Amino acid sequence: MAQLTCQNLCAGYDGRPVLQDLTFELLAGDYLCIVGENGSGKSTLMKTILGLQMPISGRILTGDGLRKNEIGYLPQQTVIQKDFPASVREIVLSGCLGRCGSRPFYNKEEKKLAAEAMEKMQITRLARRCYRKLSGGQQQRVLLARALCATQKMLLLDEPVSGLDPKVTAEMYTLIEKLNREDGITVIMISHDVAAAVRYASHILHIGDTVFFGTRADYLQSSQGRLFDVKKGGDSQ
Ligand SMILES: Nc1ncnc2c1ncn2[C@@H]1O[C@H](COP(=O)(O)OP(=O)(O)OP(=O)(O)O)[C@@H](O)[C@H]1O
Repeated sequence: MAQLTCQNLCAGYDGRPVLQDLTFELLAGDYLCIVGENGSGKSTLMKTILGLQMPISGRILTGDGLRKNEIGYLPQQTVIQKDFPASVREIVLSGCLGRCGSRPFYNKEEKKLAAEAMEKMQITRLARRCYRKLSGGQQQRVLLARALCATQKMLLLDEPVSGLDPKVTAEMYTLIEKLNREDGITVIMISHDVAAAVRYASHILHIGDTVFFGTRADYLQSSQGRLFDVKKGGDSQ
């Protein structure tokens, strides 16, 4: 049974579509990479899946026990977020806000969730440090731990490695792969790194002038994927 279904989705702003007639579905444990040119609508799709904006038409459905408020989200980092004056622990804990409802404090269970998420992301030793004084890679781990507090089932990651150096990028990919493989968390990731998308993802959604959705193997056989293969060959010469 599908965990997420996107059915004839048309999404955009003020009634003007950015994405048209998009249909695909994901099962629990899938790892989807969304690729495509700048401005093709990747972030818009993610925000629509999260319910942060309404579809113009079509539907987003969750199934297989997933509720819409159980999706963890790592947004694209903005300059303002990078300077947020709070401790690592406070930021990770804020991932539990959705669970608190109107209760103005975090309970024992939420504190335990945050501690576990920090442990998984190997940032426990940074818990009291100020977020804005951390490196870009450490900050991304903090935001991933925060997203983990909101979910055990599905993570939406908007360019989680942008601006990170190659070593830290590889570490982030490994952490995400572990969450997917070992914890069975469904991953939906926006990326400009097609090589990594093809390496880690089970499925690829390519949006742009033409749309592709399918398995990684099918993508490599597709016109968009073959274009990438040619580029890869060119790069390595
Ligand atoms: N809040 C908004 N109001 C109106 N138009 C917007 C808004 N946000 C984005 N857009 C427009 O929607 C289109 C798609 O933007 P979106 O950010 O979804 O693209 P993207 O594929 O994620 O791009 P990038 O790869 O650069 O992050 C762009 O033309 C953009 O200008």
